[in-house]
Amino acid sequence: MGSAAVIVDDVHVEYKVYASGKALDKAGRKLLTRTRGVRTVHALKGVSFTAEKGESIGIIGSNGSGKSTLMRAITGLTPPSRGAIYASARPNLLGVGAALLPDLSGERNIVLGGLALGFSKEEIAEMRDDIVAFAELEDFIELPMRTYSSGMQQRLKFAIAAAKQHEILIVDEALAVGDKKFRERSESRIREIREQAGTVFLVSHSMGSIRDTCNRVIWLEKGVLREDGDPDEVIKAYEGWKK
Ligand SMILES: Nc1ncnc2c1ncn2[C@@H]1O[C@H](COP(=O)(O)OP(=O)(O)OP(=O)(O)O)[C@@H](O)[C@H]1O
Repeated sequence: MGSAAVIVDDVHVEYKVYASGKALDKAGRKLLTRTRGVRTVHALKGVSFTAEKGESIGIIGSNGSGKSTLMRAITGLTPPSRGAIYASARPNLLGVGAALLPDLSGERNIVLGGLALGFSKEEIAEMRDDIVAFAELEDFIELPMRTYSSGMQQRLKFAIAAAKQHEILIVDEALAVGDKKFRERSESRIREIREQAGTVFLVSHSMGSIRDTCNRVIWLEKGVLREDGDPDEVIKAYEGWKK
């Protein structure tokens, strides 16, 4: 037996949504008293598994199957309505929506992103050159991020998150945007993190990326864990089901 990094125990997540399609927020709660069109979306329905140290787990499934919700629940951003999640360290989420500020330069965003991931200013200063080189943004790093292409923005986000060893790293679709060369570099960085006994979750629609980086795959469908096991077998079952 290895040692557990993350235990997901019978996790349910429910979103309350207005008929208008807006999610409930603090301001919205007031509206609730005079609106009846509130619906509940049951995004996760009793998901359970244990992730060991040193594992790299691919999360696959159709659109809306609950992959991002599961990742947000593991990081603590979305509280389960039932069940529990235990983690041996703070999980770091690197998502497409990660909060970098478009009006600030790449340079300033490296500092902000690093702080958000829990690194100290000294650690960030040390990581800076590696991040810029990994993202290949030497010529652009002083420019505001809004002037970057979406691929360049993703590269910077990934480079910031992957610059240091993580105990638990969650990558949500970041690899889909980069070009082939960057994708290969990100994949080999994920393998390194994993080899140093970190645990990586990779959410992706690219079965190629999942096969190249993961030693285990979890397939979610409509909020239910359909299969959990060997990448080739689970991907085969998923692709067969999709047809
Ligand atoms: N903030 C939210 N408010 C309300 N409903 C949400 C919210 N986020 C997700 N949902 C709903 O929860 C379900 C699961 O969504 P989720 O984003 O987890 O799926 P996903 O598997 O990551 O999808 P995709 O592959 O399209 O990114 C969907 O039905 C979605 O509409």
